[in-house]
Amino acid sequence: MKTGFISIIGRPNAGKSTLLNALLKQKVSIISPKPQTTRNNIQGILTTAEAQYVFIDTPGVHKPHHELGRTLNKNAFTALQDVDVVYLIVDASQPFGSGDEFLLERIKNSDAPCFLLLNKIDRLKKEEVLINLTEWQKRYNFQEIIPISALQADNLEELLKTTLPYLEEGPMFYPEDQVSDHGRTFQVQEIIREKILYKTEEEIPHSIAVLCEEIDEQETKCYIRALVIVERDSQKAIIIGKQAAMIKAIRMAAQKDLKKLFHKRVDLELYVRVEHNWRNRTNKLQQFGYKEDEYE
Ligand SMILES: Nc1nc2c(ncn2[C@@H]2O[C@H](COP(=O)(O)OP(=O)(O)OP(=O)(O)O)[C@@H](O)[C@H]2O)c(=O)[nH]1
Repeated sequence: MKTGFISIIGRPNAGKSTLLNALLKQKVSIISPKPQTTRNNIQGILTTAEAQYVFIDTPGVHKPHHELGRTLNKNAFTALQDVDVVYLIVDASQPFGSGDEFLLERIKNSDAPCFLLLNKIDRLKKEEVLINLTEWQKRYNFQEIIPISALQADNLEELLKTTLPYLEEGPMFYPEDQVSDHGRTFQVQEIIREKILYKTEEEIPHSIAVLCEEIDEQETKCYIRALVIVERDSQKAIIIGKQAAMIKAIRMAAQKDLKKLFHKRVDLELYVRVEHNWRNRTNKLQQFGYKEDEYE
């Protein structure tokens, strides 16, 4: 049996979480078209007949404007240490930018072999992929360069096959049926946050946190109470909406997904609370689950 840790790192929206879910063939990380959707390092575990791959989905590396952003970047960079392989995933339909340059500098300081994954090739013509590949080749001596479409699960078998020799012989880190290192409470919070990301615009998606306060699971149904935290009164008004229409829509959408998670009816109660400037307050960041990660 071979085992190993593989970090998935990249700029916001590159497709890291889409790739993780596609590799695992199930939803472990939430996805949205909004940048900075992922806020925690999430381990997704794939156990095959030959190997256990432990993938680490990381927050998109960006220029931070808050303490939250700085913590997210730090966690992404922590995932560059002590891993067997780093996947640098880029949106191949976007031109190379200063954000890529910044990431490459950090990768150069990592000891792990780095694969470049040119993602979203479903949006490009073959010639465009080739041009992109040649451009990237000049910038760094990647161990492997693999064009993929995470969305269409294109070339992912090839990716797994190429990764296998980089893993080490050894015992599995997780039981073979485990797919994530995060538990139910985290999943509940993320599902609710995902629905808010889809339904709100501009600053709101970045300003919210979700805290699950109670999960009462009974035989035929499940009661969940969760708190949506915002930074300003005006944001609270938007989340609640006219005649509470917005919060109802969020609740209904979340309940649908939660039902799939718990395999039973879910009654979700949502409250909204203002915590001024929470993204810059260390104690609040810790309370809402955004602390700096450490790996053994
Ligand atoms: N066309 C296309 N879209 C993709 C592909 N992979 C991801 N996307 C889309 O890109 C957007 C961002 O995807 P995510 O997986 O959330 O990206 P991420 O890198 O995890 O983003 P952050 O959490 O912000 O760092 C979503 O709308 C995805 O559907 C792909 O291969 N092709």
